[in-house]
Amino acid sequence: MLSETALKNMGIRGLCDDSRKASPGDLFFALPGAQAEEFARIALSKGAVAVVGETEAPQDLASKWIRVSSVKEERASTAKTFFKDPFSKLSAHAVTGTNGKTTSAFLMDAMLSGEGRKTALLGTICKRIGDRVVASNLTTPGILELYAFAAEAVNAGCSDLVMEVSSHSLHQGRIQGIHYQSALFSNLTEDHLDYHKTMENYFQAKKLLFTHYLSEDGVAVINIDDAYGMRLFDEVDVAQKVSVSRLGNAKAVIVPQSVQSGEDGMILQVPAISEKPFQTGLVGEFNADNVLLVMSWAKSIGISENSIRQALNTVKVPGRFEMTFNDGSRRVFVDYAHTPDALERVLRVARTLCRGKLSVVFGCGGDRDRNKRHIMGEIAERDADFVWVTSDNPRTEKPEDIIAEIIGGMHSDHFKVIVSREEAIRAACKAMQAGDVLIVAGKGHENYQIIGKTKQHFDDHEIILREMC
Ligand SMILES: CC(=O)N[C@H]1[C@@H](OP(=O)(O)OP(=O)(O)OC[C@H]2O[C@@H](n3ccc(=O)[nH]c3=O)[C@H](O)[C@@H]2O)O[C@H](CO)[C@@H](O)[C@@H]1O[C@H](C)C(=O)N[C@@H](C)C(=O)N[C@H](CCC(=O)O)C(=O)O
Ligand SMILES: Nc1ncnc2c1ncn2[C@@H]1O[C@H](COP(=O)(O)OP(=O)(O)OP(=O)(O)O)[C@@H](O)[C@H]1O
Ligand SMILES: N[C@H](CCC[C@H](N)C(=O)O)C(=O)O
Ligand SMILES: [Mg+2]
Repeated sequence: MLSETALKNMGIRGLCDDSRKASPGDLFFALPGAQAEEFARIALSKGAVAVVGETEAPQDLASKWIRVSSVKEERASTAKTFFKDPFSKLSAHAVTGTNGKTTSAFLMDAMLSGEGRKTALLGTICKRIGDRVVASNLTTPGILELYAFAAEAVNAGCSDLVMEVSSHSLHQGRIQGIHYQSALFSNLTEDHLDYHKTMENYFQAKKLLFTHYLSEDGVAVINIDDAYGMRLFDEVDVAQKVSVSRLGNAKAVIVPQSVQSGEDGMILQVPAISEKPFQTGLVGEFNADNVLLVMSWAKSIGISENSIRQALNTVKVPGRFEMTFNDGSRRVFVDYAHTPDALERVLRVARTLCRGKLSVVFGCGGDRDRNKRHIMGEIAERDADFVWVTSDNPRTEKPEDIIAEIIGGMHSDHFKVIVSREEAIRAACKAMQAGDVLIVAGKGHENYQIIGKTKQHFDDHEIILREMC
């Protein structure tokens, strides 16, 4: 393990694990792989001072090569030393699950802020410290970026960090060595099987948050309405476990007495938290799950009822069931549903708000789980009156091939394929009549579209407003 003094003596000014980002003064971590040495040489040519690798040092690099048994472990312990152990100075709170992480993280952050605590928030939409916000590239960044962010949060005077933890990050060790004060589990449904291959592997990745990264004296808050949540609850061994069930499972400690959901939000009676009802502008059954999970967490870590109420009343999550257009009769929502379960649940809520025809525009991301495509096609066709099948972020796949897989799950004729997302949204808007609801799903807050390897500006909201106003 490299000590602070060793790093200082070597003249290390930064840590890096990607040769494309190497800078003078860096210590480069050459993760095992066929190209490790090649990347190390590139980093050195850009001014990196030394390399940490798992293989024997190439002869000409012997003086600059530090051989370790695990580069990932060394990277985690060096990050802790270099960034002055920021996680020991913060209360870190993590949320995982297939759907609902961003929404829950926004709520958690708002509740902590309501307590007058300065917070940092990190997830799919953004990285935020106090009022300073930058857009995110990944839901959970690489470990070096994560440590740098936590150090910045400490320097800015933050007491708490709320973050989304993805299954990829758990599997790849992006949070190695970090201990959380609390961890929340929302649900586990089909996604990312391109990466994890089986639901069991996907579950085991999520479980790591609770078995490896949650402090022994931490609290686990788990939605046991979800079958994997129930299993997790039984398998996890920590000081405090809180089980939550909107559906009234008798095993749960937090169960609402009633949830009344309407067009403008919902009212929840949760006697285990307060005698007085809670109100929020968040809409729909799936958001009731998120709200209950986060309220239960807040109660378990001692957040005041007042801050819970205030956060529920004010929180807004960009691109999550966001009403982009409403003329009192036709309504268009932008939503981030990009999994079968999310699409099903969003359409179910939309149906309750719809007095005319319910339509949906959606596609599926390229270079990602292919198996979910036909399932989403089947759900969209079953639960909406009309489906506009289009492109999401095709990435390096042919959009037509992705669409063919989606419509492989569809059997009626109440859908239309329009490959261009802009054209599809415009056509769907044009077709709207009084009382209709349109859901534009899959891209939510994203203000870009990735075609090939190019990211270009694209915003569902802008297109809807241009067409409808
Ligand atoms: C599939 C996946 O997760 N890949 C991630 C993974 O890439 P990898 O291990 O394949 O890396 P690689 O590109 O083969 O490179 C191996 C090593 O060599 C280094 N390298 C690579 C190329 C080079 O020129 N020089 C160089 O030094 C890389 O930095 C890396 O350390 O490790 C990289 C470094 O951390 C990540 O950037 C990369 O995320 C890619 C970009 C990605 O798109 N990931 C998505 C799928 C992802 O993680 N998504 C989850 C979403 C979850 C959710 O919200 O549900 C997320 O957390 O965002
Ligand atoms: N608890 C939930 N259960 C099922 N679907 C949900 C839930 N909460 C939100 N959704 C749906 O999933 C979409 C994404 O929600 P959110 O961004 O909160 O999830 P996420 O887990 O952060 O997603 P990602 O993995 O892409 O970061 C929403 O737009 C909505 O369609
Ligand atoms: N966090 C999700 C984002 C998907 C968003 C969707 N628009 C797509 O590009 O597939 C993922 O990495 O699968
Ligand atoms: Mg997210």
